[in-house]
Amino acid sequence: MPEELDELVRHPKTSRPGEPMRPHNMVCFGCGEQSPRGLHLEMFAGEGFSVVAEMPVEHWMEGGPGVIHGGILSSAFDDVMGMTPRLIGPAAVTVHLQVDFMRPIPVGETLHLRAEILGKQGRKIYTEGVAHLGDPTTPVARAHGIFVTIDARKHFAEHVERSARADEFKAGKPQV
Ligand SMILES: CCCCCCCCCCCC(=O)SCCNC(=O)CCNC(=O)[C@H](O)C(C)(C)COP(=O)(O)OP(=O)(O)OC[C@H]1O[C@@H](n2cnc3c(N)ncnc32)[C@H](O)[C@@H]1OP(=O)(O)O
Repeated sequence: MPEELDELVRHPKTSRPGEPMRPHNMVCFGCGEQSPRGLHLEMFAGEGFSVVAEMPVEHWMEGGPGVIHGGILSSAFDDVMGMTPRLIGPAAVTVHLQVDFMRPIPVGETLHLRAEILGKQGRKIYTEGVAHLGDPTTPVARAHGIFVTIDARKHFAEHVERSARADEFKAGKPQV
C-alpha cells in the first residue's frame, strides 16, 4: 500500500454502523437477494470504514470433504470487501484480490466476515477482509484487495443488456 494516502471521509448518505447496506445489484452473485444461485450475503455497515456479514456454510459450498470451497470463500471476501467503497461514496470494482486460507472452514458453521478500508489513493481503495467462525481472535482466513473507482453507468454500458435485469437498467431505474 502506498505511504501517501487520501483522507477517508464517510459519505453522508451511506449506512450508519449497524444499518444494512443495499446490494450492488439485486442479481449479484454475492449480495443479490434475487440471484438464483448466489451467496445472498446480507451486509451491514460496521464501525469506522468497515462492513460485516455472516454466511452459513452450506453443503452446496463444499470443496474438500466437509469444508468450504476456496472459490466460494474468495467470492464472499470479494463481495464484502467490494461493499466498503460505498462507505465513502463511489462504486468500485476489484482489480486485485489475495486470499490467505488459514484454517479449514467446515460445512455447517457460520462464517463471520469483516472488511475494512485500509486506505485510498486516487481511484485505488485498499481493503482487508478477515473471517472467523465465532471467535474473532481466531481468524480462519484473511484477504487483501484493491478496488478501483468507476463511473458505473459508463463502465457497464456495453454489458448491461446481458444482465438478467437488462430491461430495468435500460429503463433507467436505479442501478442496484
Ligand atoms: C450498479 C452499481 C454497481 C457497482 C459495482 C460494484 C460491483 C462489486 C462486485 C464485487 C466486486 C467484483 O467482483 S468486481 C468484478 C471483477 N472486476 C472487474 O471486472 C474489473 C475489471 N477491470 C477493469 O475493468 C479495469 O481494470 C478498471 C476499469 C477497473 C481500471 O481500468 P482503467 O480505468 O483503465 O484504470 P487503470 O489506469 O488501469 O487503473 C487505475 C489505477 O489502478 C491501478 N491498478 C489497476 N489494476 C491493478 C492491479 N491489478 N493491481 C494494482 N493496481 C492496479 C493502476 O495502476 C492505476 O493506478 P494509478 O495510475 O491511478 O496510480
